[in-house]
Amino acid sequence: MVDYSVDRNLAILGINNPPVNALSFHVREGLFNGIKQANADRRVEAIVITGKGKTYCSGADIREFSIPSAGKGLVTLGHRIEDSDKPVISAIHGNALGGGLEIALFSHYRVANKNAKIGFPEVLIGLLPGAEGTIRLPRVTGLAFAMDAIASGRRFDAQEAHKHGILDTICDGDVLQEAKAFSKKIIGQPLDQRRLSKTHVKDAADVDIKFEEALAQIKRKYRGLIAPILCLKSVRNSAKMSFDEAAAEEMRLFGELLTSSQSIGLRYSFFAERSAPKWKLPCGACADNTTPVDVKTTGVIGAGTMGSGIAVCLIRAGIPVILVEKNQKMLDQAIKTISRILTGSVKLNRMTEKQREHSLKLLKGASTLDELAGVDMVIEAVYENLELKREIFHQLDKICKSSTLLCSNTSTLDIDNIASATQRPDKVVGTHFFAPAYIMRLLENVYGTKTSPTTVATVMELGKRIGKICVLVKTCYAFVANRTNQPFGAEASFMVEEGALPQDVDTVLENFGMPMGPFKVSDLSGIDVGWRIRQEVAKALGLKLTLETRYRMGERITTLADRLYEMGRYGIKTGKGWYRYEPTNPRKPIPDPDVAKMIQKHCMDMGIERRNIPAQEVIERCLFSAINESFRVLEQRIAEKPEDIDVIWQYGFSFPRYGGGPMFYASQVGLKKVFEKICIFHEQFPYSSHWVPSDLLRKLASHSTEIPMDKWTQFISSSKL
Ligand SMILES: CC/C=C/CC(=O)SCCNC(=O)CCNC(=O)[C@H](O)C(C)(C)COP(=O)(O)OP(=O)(O)OC[C@H]1O[C@@H](n2cnc3c(N)ncnc32)[C@H](O)[C@@H]1OP(=O)(O)O
Repeated sequence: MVDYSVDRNLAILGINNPPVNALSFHVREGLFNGIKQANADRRVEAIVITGKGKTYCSGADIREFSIPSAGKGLVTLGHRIEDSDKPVISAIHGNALGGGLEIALFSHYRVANKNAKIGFPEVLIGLLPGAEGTIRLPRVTGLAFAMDAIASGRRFDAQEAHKHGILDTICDGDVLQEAKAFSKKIIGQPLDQRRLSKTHVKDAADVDIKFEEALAQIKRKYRGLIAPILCLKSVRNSAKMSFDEAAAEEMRLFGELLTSSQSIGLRYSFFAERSAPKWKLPCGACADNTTPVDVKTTGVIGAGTMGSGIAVCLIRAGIPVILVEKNQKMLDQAIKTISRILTGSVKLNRMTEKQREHSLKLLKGASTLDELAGVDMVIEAVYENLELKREIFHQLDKICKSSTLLCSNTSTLDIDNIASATQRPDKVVGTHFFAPAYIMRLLENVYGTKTSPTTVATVMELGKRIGKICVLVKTCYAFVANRTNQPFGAEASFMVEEGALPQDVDTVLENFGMPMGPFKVSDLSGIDVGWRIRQEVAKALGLKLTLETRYRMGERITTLADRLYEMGRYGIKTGKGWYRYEPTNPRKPIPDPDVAKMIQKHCMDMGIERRNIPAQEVIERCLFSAINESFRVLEQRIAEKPEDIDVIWQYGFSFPRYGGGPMFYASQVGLKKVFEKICIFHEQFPYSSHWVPSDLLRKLASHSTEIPMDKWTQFISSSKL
């Protein structure tokens, strides 16, 4: 794990733990022994720590945080490095992150390649740099930089690191050669002033002012997160306490964070996000054994909000788009909107003016499908109507070259049904973007019974190219995202009918960690949108909708949203929805007594007795109903693994990352407790089929010990329990 070699008067310790050279137990052991060996080796005058392969070192092995600690700790290793009688130079290329940067700060000198990335990302997994990083960095850079870098977790480049004194020198080429040349200048120099534990924080005098400023900022930016606050406190300690006292306190704070539910959730999320692109189909095809087709040109059908947003994603990634819209006025408007979105990106420094111009050149408007004959992939984004989509796919099948992939941005409709309108069902797939498509990171790719592995590989790869987090799911009504979110929203509305007000439900869920409650989201996305979908569904089922009903086809429903629609309250766009909005601050929701009156009248008319709904009930009914549906989705293999569902909730519905997602939340509450509560709700609300307990959940909950998440799917076909 650490290669030891001697080159003339230098000992080279090469960390060799692919893919990211994480500081596992064996790496720590190897470095410790290497320093010892080099100090005992009479030929050696200086020691270089370097990384084999693509990177120096990306920090502690995160998986080891969840198992009992073994062997030498990072601090013990670090002290061995700092105490070395022979100078230690860290030669950095690729990444020096977290514990990797700490190793570099224990070293006496640091040289780096100009493309290296440096940082303390621990806060992103709910931790602080616990091997004296918060005590050493301020001694090098001063307090302001250290507070910002450690509490934000941002990665910065070698130039910035050099400017703040972290690096002694930067080179263009091979960093090991640079370290060798550098060693000639420093061999024989006294080491004490290079040992950071012997130095002081230079700008310690105004530490409290800097701390308060930084604290106010992070409380605004990272609402509800503990780690950024403890990061700041530990940096403050570096200026107020002796080195040893501050280091001891850092270790205590690190221990507190390590066992915190937020860090456990964030560490889970780190790996869940990385597992999502590793897709697998029932036929055995998977990401590792399937080659995607190269997509060079695309077409997008429909220049509404979704179509325009999808076009932005594609051209921003350098992929040409023909945007087809038969309504010329809408097409002109969409092209203006796309241009405005890209100008916004330039203003936010997310792209240069030159990149904006280049992207816009990749966009071409067209009024007929015929223009799509030669493209490699088409994404249809017309409104949600099965017959319309089938007709478009039927035409595309005749117009497009035989290799063109045909994708639908449907959020609910059966991919098999759409595919059956073509002669190429193997090349038909769902690509469900989330609004606004150019901002939301989730792409829910949906395969049908006949979708080929190559088609799947191609949409997963395309998603990655355009910067999305892709999750693959199997077709069914509403797929995973909308299907598991539906009971969450329904329960929120039922509770308003039973006694809560929209703002009560929103506040509870926001305190839980959702950035916006469901009623604020509904005002943002438009109450008319939901109304139109309900009308479409009713039309398709031949139903006559009325406001004076509580049940439809044996299912409990609520018509509160339809009443708002009838009042012309469509949400933010009309200045009124579940909340009201002042023209001076049109985004700020204000609770509206008129809505409360409407709800009370509705309840009186329907004979519903209102009651107080406790916060715990709001959380349980919203989340447990979503969890129950998620287990069904898993049981039916619509989602391949629980992590996929959680990633969908994080990136599609902004579920707090530290909460993991509904499946992780269930695992933390305990499946027995979740199941029991679901059974109680099922008894209490027999007309809501989302409370019928999932068989998979029943099996898992009846096991004598809690089954870990990675074993859940093994119980799907098991009849043992
Ligand atoms: C008391 C001591 C305290 C120490 C604190 C720490 O050091 S905490 C750890 C700090 N470091 C990090 O948080 C870095 C996390 N990793 C990353 O940000 C990225 O992985 C990367 C290093 C920037 C590389 O990104 P890239 O996109 O190139 O690759 P992946 O992210 O896909 O990762 C490749 C595989 O490596 C696994 N992995 C990455 N980092 C770690 C890690 N620190 N520990 C364990 N495993 C890690 C990652 O899961 C991928 O593996 P898969 O099998 O594909 O999932």
